[in-house]
Amino acid sequence: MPYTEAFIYEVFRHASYVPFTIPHCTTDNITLNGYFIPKDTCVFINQYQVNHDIDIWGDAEAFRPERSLTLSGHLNKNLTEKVMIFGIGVRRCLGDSFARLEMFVFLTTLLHRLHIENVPEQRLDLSSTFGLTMKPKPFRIKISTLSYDIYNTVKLSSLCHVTELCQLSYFFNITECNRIKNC
Ligand code: HEM
Repeated sequence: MPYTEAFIYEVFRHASYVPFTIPHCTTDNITLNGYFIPKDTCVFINQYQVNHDIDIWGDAEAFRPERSLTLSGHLNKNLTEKVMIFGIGVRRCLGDSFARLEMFVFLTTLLHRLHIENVPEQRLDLSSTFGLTMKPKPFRIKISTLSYDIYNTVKLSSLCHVTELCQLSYFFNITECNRIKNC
């Protein structure tokens, strides 16, 4: 579970798929960190830069979820709170918690049921196509369903979690969840 959370944080950070916040406008003259910003100036945050600041992340270009785990395997919240993808301040994203929950449920539901792998001889490229949102370059993957035996093992080892997923999966209309509705 901490690794899954660390993985999602690393996706937020590395992909920075919302590279800039929505443009806002200053309502007064203000001085910020020694910089004077006049009233009526358009301002927004370069989230991509925050998430790739080598002073914070070191090897910022590497996709390494482990960076957000402590030696004992817990989430290093002092570090993950520095990942910026939902903006900051009073105009921060209203759907922050909902989006995080949705991503967690979506990802774990897929991983519970599917085996996902690279296709032979394809070199994966983590660089993005720039735009209002950052998009992945085209790629192919091979997806197969987990065998029923493996699936049962997963189910037994995480009953509580599966139950939560089951309830939430109805919300997201994942009909495959019918098979686990008695959990
Ligand atoms: C991973 C998914 C999402 C990301 C990365 C994201 C990111 C952002 C960002 C960067 C902003 C601009 C913040 C700023 O200007 O400082 C924003 C604003 C906003 N987001 Fe999201 N968002 C996501 C999902 C959602 C969802 C699911 C909802 C609604 C259920 C939502 C509702 C809003 C609203 C209403 C605003 C405007 C807030 C305001 O101007 O006061 N977002 N979002």
